Amino acid sequence: MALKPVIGKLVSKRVVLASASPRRQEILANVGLRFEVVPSWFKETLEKSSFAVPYEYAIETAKQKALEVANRMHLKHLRTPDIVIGADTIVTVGKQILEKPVDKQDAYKMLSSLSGKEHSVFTGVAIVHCSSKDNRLETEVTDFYEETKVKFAELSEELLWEYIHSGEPMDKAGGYGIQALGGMLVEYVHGDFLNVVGFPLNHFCKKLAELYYPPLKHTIQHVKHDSIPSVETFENLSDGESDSSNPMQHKSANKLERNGVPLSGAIHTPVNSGSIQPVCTVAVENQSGVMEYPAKFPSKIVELMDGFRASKALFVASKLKVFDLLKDKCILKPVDVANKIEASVCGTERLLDACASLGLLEKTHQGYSNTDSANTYLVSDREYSLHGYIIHSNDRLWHLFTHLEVAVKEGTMQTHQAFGKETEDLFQDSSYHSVEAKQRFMTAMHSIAKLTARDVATAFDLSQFRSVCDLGGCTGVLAHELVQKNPNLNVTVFDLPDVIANVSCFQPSGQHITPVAFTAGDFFKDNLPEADLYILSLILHDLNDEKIHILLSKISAICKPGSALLLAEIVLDEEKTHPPRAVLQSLSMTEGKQRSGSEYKQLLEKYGFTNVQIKITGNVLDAILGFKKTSAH
Ligand SMILES: Cc1cn([C@@H]2O[C@H](COP(=O)(O)OP(=O)(O)OP(=O)(O)O)[C@@H](O)[C@H]2O)c(=O)[nH]c1=O
Repeated sequence: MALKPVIGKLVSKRVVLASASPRRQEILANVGLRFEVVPSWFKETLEKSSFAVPYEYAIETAKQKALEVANRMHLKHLRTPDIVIGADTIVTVGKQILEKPVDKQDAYKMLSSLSGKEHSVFTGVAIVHCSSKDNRLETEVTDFYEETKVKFAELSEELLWEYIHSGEPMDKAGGYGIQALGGMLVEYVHGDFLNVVGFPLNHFCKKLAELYYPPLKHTIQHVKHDSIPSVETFENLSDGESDSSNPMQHKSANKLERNGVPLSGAIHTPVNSGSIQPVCTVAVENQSGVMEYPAKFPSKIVELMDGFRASKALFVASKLKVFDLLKDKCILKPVDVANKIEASVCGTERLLDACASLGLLEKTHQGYSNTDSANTYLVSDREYSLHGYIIHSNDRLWHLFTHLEVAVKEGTMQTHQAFGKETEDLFQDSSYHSVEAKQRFMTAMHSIAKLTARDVATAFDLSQFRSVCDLGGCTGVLAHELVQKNPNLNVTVFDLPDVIANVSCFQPSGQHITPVAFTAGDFFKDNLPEADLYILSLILHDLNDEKIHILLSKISAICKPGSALLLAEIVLDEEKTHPPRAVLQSLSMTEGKQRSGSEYKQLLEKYGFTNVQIKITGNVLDAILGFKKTSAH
């Protein structure tokens, strides 16, 4: 395959995208890059006038975003990534640099200044290679920028305001999104479209090619490009090459001299044939014995076809506590693992190999060991362990999803078919459920909350509030995170008596932990504790309209003007096809539904909340904040 090698070079690395931009995440995920998202906390406040040209500002901001994440991961979480990617998109018109509008008026100013004119969109990108020496972080930065010219049609006042009221401009440089409604404002685009969307993919791949496949002079095919230095195209690279894990140790290798050895199966692209070959194709032999490339290789479909196998391998390895056995640099042979988990040696070996192929384990001649990511997220007693949620996925969601066909036909949740008598809600009918089942469910929610709480707690400045009530706040992970970030907050978790009875074993220990209050009750039936900020995290998407009406009316009635409601949910894009995690969750067919940003906004407004702000965190959960109308409204 021709495209895969550049991205493939990063497969075995811990790659971090230091960006909250869902567009950047999508562009990179779409080409098969595997990465973690750690949004940067670097504030975009560099003095613009100190840069001779605008793209230097974008590059420097991208660099600072990436370096902040690299440093934070290294220092705070003791996890040094291999590569951190940062990006910054700006729009320039005349001498002005436009970033994201701060409010509608600002969006109006920006869009009016672009009306009827050509402007430039610059994205600066920084690729930071990290290593840890004597516990110190060492970084090597490669950066570049890409420019695309865009011309807007003349925009009438009416069109402008209609566009601004759609909400689309707010999180986008220059106040528009070319990939959505904003595309309708555009007369022409000269250059890389994805650069406007937020990430210059083509230039990025060329940069990777430059870093990982330094060419010998005589094999270089120069490609002319306005703003990119001449390098060989990345189309000419073959997968059949040895890996170079560090481009910096790789200055003289001539990868282009090697023949394009066909990969296993029928995937094959010849190299150095002088012309650009179709990329990523299935080769088929025609009647005269000549290889042809009739269609693009359906990598995405193949990945989806096999996805269930990968999920189940992860579930079973977690259930058998394989990652617990291999924690803390422990290296074991299959036979030792098999003995400890009381399984067959041949089965264990296949499972270990599967985990190694999925990047969860490392395999050497000495045996198998956890990757860093498995150590952090898959060992069951680690702070950020996802073990609980994985077991929930195996024991509960898996069974529900085996009934998906019926679920789709009937449009109902298949709890009864999957679990017999059990009801939908583990906590509604205690006669069917053991304490263990409830604890397992709480462990699952706890582990997902550990992953998301920080980004939800810091999505907005909450310093104006004094008291918070997290309704259905379960083990109190978000509550603790809120108190840690805002030490003056009084935080109460309000949840069902069965939940509150079991929260003690989930509480953090240590001298500096500020306490959180737990109150037992049913938010549908009982009075709610008083607070000036209410939180509903992962609640609304599971409730039908009637229940939402009861709950939101109740919260709205108790909220004084200026009080607020914070929702933590996955916010769908307006087409409701992204992010896939939310769309796939919908298939559980609970009586509730996933919503887009504008739907959450409407919902909150319907119950008297105004000035609704939405923060796409880049983590699993997004945050939506609305303020109770003052009486003047
Ligand atoms: C012109 C244009 C921009 N964008 C988005 O504008 C944000 C720029 O802001 P940034 O500061 O570079 O990034 P961010 O979103 O704040 O994320 P981060 O990297 O965390 O700073 C990015 O999102 C881009 O996609 C679009 O989605 N479409 C467009 O047509």
